[in-house]
Amino acid sequence: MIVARCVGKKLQNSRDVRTQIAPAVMAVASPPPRSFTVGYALTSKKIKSFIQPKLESHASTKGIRLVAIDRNKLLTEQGPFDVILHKITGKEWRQQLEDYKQKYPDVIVLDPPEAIQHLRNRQSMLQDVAQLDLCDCHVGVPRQLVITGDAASIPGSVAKAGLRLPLVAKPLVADGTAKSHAMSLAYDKYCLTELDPPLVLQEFVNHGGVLFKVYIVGDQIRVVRRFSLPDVQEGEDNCSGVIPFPRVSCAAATAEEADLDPQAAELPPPQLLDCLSKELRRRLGLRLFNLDIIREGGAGNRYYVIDINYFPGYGKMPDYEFVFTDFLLSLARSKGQLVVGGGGAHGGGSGNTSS
Ligand SMILES: Nc1ncnc2c1ncn2[C@@H]1O[C@H](COP(=O)(O)OP(=O)(O)OP(=O)(O)O)[C@@H](O)[C@H]1O
Ligand SMILES: O=P(O)(O)O[C@H]1[C@H](OP(=O)(O)O)[C@@H](OP(=O)(O)O)[C@@H](O)[C@@H](O)[C@@H]1OP(=O)(O)O
Ligand SMILES: [Mg+2]
Ligand SMILES: [Mg+2]
Repeated sequence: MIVARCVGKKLQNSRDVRTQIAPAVMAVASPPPRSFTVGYALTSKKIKSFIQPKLESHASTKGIRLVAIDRNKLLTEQGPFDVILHKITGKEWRQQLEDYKQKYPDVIVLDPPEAIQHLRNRQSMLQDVAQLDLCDCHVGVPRQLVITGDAASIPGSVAKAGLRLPLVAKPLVADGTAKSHAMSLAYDKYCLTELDPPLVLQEFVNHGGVLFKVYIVGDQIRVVRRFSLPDVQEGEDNCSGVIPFPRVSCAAATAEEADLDPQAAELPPPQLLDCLSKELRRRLGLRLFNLDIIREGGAGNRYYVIDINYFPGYGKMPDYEFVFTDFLLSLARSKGQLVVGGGGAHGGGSGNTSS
């Protein structure tokens, strides 16, 4: 400011000098790098697990500010935000996002509400996987059936579709409520009428008791091992009926340090994860999600995607503060925005990949 004022005085004296010093004025007057502001609208549980001090402090060293959006105020009266991170649904919130985009067209909303909506139904969530054609490896979805009618119709529908028992019964809606995570195994055809539609019935696939959680953050990928349901033996007759099971693959079920069968524990090939993630990012129109993948028989190269979650528990992902900060920096760069100290990427590998 001071420099610009002095220059202004000189300009009054000479027109010719003006043209000569104009570039210098421009250089001095260009605004300093400002921080890149990320507003977040998340549930309190998510804020606790995601907005950890290590993320806030690492992001701030790179010029990124994480700011809580106040849900009691109009969104358009807050910010301005360069990015809005959200895992909130509902018509009213969607309208607020629309209004905000009208007022600030350059804002990046992660992710588009309609794309998130696609994952809130266990039928539509896996549709894109079913259509994939990835060379070399088989990646599919277990055979499944959607039941929206009366439970009495289930045995007939299952027989008609030729599904093999046991079946994993999953609530059709995946809206983050405890009920939407309430899973059960249906072992025989007689118990099927006890199930509670609307639901998806998915064939149980033996996979050596290990599940791979593939976290996607833009073009970065991290994969971890979790415990899963044990294999079901052919002709096992000590199991029958509908057996509810708890969240067997939750964060506490990390299998990283466990003494696993080395074959079952082997991570899926990085090229496969790269191709799959890239393709799903494009088809789903999402940048923040994870995939639950199992390998048939715990060996070989037949993989199944059994679940996709929007904005999952990134707080437990290895290096999440670096991965997320790098991602936000890449967004700043894409907007042509300079951020303080925002040059270098983390680059710390943990055996995982970027695509
Ligand atoms: N088709 C299947 N074959 C074998 N095991 C399965 C299958 N589907 C689900 N499972 C097991 O059940 C668990 C829960 O299923 P799923 O991941 O669909 O539920 P979720 O509640 O959406 O999970 P999340 O907490 O990841 O959102 C899986 O982690 C896996 O252990
Ligand atoms: O609670 P956690 O940190 O474990 O995160 C879980 C997350 O809950 P949150 O949204 O409250 O964070 C879940 O979201 P909703 O389906 O319930 O919306 C779902 O995405 C799980 O898959 C996540 O576990 P992860 O797959 O990453 O292990
Ligand atoms: Mg899951
Ligand atoms: Mg899920």
